Amino acid sequence: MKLVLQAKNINKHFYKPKKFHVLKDISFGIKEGEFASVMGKSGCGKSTLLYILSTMDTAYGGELYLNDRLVTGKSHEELSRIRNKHIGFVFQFHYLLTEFSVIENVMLPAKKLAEKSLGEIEHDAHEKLKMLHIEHLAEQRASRISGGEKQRVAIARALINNPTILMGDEPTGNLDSHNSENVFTIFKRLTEEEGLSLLVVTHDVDFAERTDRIIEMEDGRIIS
Ligand SMILES: Nc1ncnc2c1ncn2[C@@H]1O[C@H](COP(=O)(O)OP(=O)(O)OP(=O)(O)O)[C@@H](O)[C@H]1O
Repeated sequence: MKLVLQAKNINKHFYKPKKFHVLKDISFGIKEGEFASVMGKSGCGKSTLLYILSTMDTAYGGELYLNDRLVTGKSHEELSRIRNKHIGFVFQFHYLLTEFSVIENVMLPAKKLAEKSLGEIEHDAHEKLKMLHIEHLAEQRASRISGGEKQRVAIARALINNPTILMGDEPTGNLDSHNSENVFTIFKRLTEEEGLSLLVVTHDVDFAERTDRIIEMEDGRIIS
């Protein structure tokens, strides 16, 4: 099956306060429609790895491929475009613009990409909200919805440009068990029905055990 993301021999050092080899020769791939989780003790390098895989950090050794295209070494402008088009992000904190409406928040990445008319973008945003069962919140201010709803809006925003892969850094970390379960169900459905690939860093064992694959890290390496 097609690999949507491939990391080859990724190495990363931090130099302050002293030289530290944080990622040690990391190689793995994520298949189309695969739901993978990354687990490991605090400080083992999960977030550092995710920043590299998401093309936000470019200071590393090794090679990163998205859809079989080498992205390592591309300019910041090119990476920004690749990221906006091909990678969706969901963080622990929703990072919504709370003075904006829900629909405006969801539309933002598509407006930035500027490949469609405003009318089309608004239509797509409504479709994403419908898919996440929150269309009734479209005109609400983002400050006036619950934490679980905010995270679903953040997922809709991450999906607006129909990315190849969705990455999450502790996406359920701020949610209660009911809302975490909702997010898991949404992610599972996206992989099974939409063929989306997912890579989620999590400390939640129950969440990780139900993904297709757990990538376990220890001390900057993948151990299983
Ligand atoms: N900018 C930085 N400069 C120097 N060291 C850093 C920097 N960012 C992270 N580190 C160190 O690199 C190591 C890996 O950090 P990272 O945040 O990737 O771990 P993590 O596995 O995501 O941890 P957690 O589960 O607590 O989020 C830690 O020892 C951390 O202190």
